Amino acid sequence: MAAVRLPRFWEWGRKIVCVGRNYVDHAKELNNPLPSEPVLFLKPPSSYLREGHPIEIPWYSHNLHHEVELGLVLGKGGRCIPTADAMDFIGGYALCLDMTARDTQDTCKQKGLPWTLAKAFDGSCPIGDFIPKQKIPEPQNLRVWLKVNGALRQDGNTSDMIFSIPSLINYISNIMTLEEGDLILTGTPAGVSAVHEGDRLEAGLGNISTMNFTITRSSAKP
Ligand SMILES: O=C(O)/C=C/C(=O)CC(=O)C(=O)O
Ligand SMILES: [Mg+2]
Repeated sequence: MAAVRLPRFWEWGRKIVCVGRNYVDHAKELNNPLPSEPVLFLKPPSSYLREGHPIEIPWYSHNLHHEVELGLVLGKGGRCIPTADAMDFIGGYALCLDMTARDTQDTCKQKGLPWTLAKAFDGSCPIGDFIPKQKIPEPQNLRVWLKVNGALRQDGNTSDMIFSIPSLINYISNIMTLEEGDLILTGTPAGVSAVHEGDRLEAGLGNISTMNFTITRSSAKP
């Protein structure tokens, strides 16, 4: 059953759990201290965006950043998953963007508010095709890259994560139950930068999966 359903997991309405500051070079470029525990936040299912639809700059932001990330798709659910068993809970992978309204995030941080406006707006999680687990035998040694208008901006490797994939699944599942079809974004490497109307984004996981998106400005405004 899971093998048939997982390729369209973004239609299930499952949660998206995001890990932040999980690469030393990215934490440093934003002048953040290195975390002693994973930094977590959530995106709603309305964040999913598939190729063919533009990424919208929210009406309240003038500094929308790209963050390319490896996504883990849960093949089965669990609570308090032991680190040693964690890889068995992965059904596959996906190339993801964690689009971030950086100016809004800075304001939220100054005011001590949650990052919801900065991270959880409609279309803030552009996503590529589902990648079956067998296609990525070494998920902890994978190139993650992103180009804007043909220029390489992010070029990292999942081997540089501070918290490994199994340790993230263990940590998260000791806070909230993970369900089949949930997505975990594992953090972004260095090179995040602003995007503008008309920009073309191309991202990839090695040469296993690539995706393209254009940038537009949202027409929504209260
Ligand atoms: O703490 C900040 O200023 C920013 C953190 C992030 O946006 C974290 C991520 O989403 C990430 O590292 O991928
Ligand atoms: Mg991120």
